[in-house]
Amino acid sequence: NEGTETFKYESDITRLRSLVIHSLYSHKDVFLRELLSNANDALEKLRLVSLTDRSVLSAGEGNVTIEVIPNPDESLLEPKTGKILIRDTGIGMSKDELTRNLGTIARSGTNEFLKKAEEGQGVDGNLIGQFGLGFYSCFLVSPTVKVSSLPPATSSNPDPIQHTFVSSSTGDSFEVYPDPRGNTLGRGTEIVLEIGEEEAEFLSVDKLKSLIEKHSTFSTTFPIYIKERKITKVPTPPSQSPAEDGDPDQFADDLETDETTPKEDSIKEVEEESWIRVNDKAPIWMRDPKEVSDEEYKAFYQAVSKDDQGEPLGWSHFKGDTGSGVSFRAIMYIPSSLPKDFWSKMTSGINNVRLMVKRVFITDDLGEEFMPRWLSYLKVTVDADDLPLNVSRETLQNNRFLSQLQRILVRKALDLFTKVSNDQPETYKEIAKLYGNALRIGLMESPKDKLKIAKLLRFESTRSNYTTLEEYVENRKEGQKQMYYIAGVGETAKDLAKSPFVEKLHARGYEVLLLNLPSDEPMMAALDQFMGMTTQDVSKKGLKFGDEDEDEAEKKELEAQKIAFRPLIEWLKKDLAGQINDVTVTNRLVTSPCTIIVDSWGWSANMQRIMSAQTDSQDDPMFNMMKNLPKVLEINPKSPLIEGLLERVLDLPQPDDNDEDEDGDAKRTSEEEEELRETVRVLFDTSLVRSGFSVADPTTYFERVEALLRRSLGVSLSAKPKIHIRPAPPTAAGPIPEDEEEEEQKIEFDPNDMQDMLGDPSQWADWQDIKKQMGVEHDEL
Ligand SMILES: Nc1ncnc2c1ncn2[C@@H]1O[C@H](COP(=O)(O)OP(=O)(O)OP(=O)(O)O)[C@@H](O)[C@H]1O
Repeated sequence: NEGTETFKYESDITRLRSLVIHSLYSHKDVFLRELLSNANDALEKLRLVSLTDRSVLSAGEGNVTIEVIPNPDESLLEPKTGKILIRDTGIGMSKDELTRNLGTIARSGTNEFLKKAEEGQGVDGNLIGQFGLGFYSCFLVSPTVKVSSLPPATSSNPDPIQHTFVSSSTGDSFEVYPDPRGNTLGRGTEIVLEIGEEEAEFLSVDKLKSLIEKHSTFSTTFPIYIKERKITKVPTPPSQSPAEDGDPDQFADDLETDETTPKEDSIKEVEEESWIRVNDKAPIWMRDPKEVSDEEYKAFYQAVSKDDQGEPLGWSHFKGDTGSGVSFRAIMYIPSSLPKDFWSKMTSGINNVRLMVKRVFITDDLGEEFMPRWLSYLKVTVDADDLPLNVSRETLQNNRFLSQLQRILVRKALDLFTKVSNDQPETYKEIAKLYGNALRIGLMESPKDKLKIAKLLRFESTRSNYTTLEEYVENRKEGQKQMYYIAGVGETAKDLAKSPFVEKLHARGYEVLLLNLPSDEPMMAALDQFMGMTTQDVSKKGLKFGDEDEDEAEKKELEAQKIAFRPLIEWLKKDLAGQINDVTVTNRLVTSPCTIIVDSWGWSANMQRIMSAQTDSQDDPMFNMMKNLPKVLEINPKSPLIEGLLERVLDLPQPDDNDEDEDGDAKRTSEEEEELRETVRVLFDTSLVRSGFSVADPTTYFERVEALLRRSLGVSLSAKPKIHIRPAPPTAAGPIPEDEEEEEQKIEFDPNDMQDMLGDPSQWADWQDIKKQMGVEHDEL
């Protein structure tokens, strides 16, 4: 062709094109969805331009047409080879745009896409959508693709010229030339696909219609027409002259008046063509919900989520009025999965609300703030009746409509969750698992809705592995006013149930919620009250069973124990000063000797771990203040270990007991007390760990444990390990000889050489000294 220019594809594009072809080999039919979506975009762009320049519509309103043209000699109805023409009357492309958009520019996301694909993460129709590679999918069904395009005439470009782009699926170059047919399109783009025998199924109009119904009826608001062919058998009157053969209409008219019965040999096949609108139904959101089937809702979900396989976990279809006079219709879906980067990427989920005005798509970018983050995964389509068509995001943001709409959508979302939880409890289990964390965050961020959200949460507890807070309240014991919970991020419910804080409550038959999500503890603190019960962290001060007053005997016993254990309490307070600010006798424990609790307003061990995980928290004075808040040591007077401790404390000789033998006795006192002190510190550190805190100085802790073990085995505390370390030879000089580096050295070991190898033991360094020099951690030992 005259004026043909040949361009080289960018290397990324070549790689990309073959990747798309190979990875989507078994999903060839996505080509139609992608091309129709491009056509829709082109029509949308035209509509936007027409808002300021009506003249661009001079060639008529927008639509898309699809036509199958069988190759010569092929059957008209069931061709095996042929062409598919897809035309839109959209914004079209100039010569430069054809070159740039389809050929040379690797758009943003290309690298990321290639990386993912090359890492073997797979490519599916979804990724294609995300990375803007739709056009290349036409090579899935066609070895060569021809795109002719003509932009609308505008004042700046009054005489546009129709150009054609041609490319094969494998070549590394493409051609662009002025279309030799001239400006046949009027405006828009025509794509011609060559379909071979292997892809013959796509030449069936019925197949194309079913693909459009499946993928594109909802995503394309412009009319899509497909050319249908019918062959009708028409009787030919024997007297018919050859000239009349060509006019079937004339036939029909004749037939109506002709009463003679035609002879068998005069039947003739006549081809009838008509354009059929494929997406002629009103969009699903405009229809009466009673008339929309579940299948239609699911198909619409797959279209909006660009996920061919996904099934929504629930949906809601409603009409509304924002109060500022704008009425709208909407469909909201709970998706079947959360994008992997949902929590790590702030922008994940911001394009999930599609705003239409009178069936025309306006935007899916209402800004980060539009949907609260904890609901931003919902897929929502809103069609407003009365907004001006040329609203933009900027004008919308100043519009009361948006803030009112946002409130309505939040309310509707909570209603939707509640409805699924009541009507489809099994499905709701999945929702609770997928979106539980988001809902907990919602409870903290949205105080107005907190009771409603609290009812949507599900927990594991000592009674059940799936309970609601309402069930918790129903199962409360007489007099119980607190809702007990224990939190430990990442721990299993089974482990949490074994916590010393839980043991007594569980043994007595009280239910304790076992919380292990990061948002659980702050959420419980934010909830504070639920249906008349207050939330109580069982690892904090303030736990009440509610029946303390009933058991007089237990109360008296506790009072008596407080007196009996006073010497131990006083001794512990003195000994652990700085680490704890109080020691109390408790009846909340069963088998554990002691626990460490924090004040009701202090951070629990779990909270400390969460806060420590925040970057920069270590430099935050508030963090350090909260972390180092004094704790309370609670001792279990029924524990034999605590009883034993009390005895040892009572046994400690008082310094003024034996005046006669002052020296020896003072020594004995200090030795015994020191030993007791070591034991108590091990007990304290172990309790810290059992209570979920970390030990301040693990090295010292392990040394103490070792000392304790030595005592129990009767091994001297001062005995040193008989290990000697041979120092390394002096620093090597020069480069490493090559063969030494590469060749594996084969060491032949002869036990008789042992002495030579180790050298003179008297020259070996002392292990304890080396350990000191190196600062080796105890656990490494
Ligand atoms: N029918 C068309 N009319 C006008 N421009 C088109 C048409 N088809 C494609 N284009 C242009 O070519 C570009 C590349 O299309 P391609 O389908 O590869 O990516 P995309 O449309 O940006 O993303 P995706 O289709 O995957 O959502 C488009 O951005 C658009 O500018």
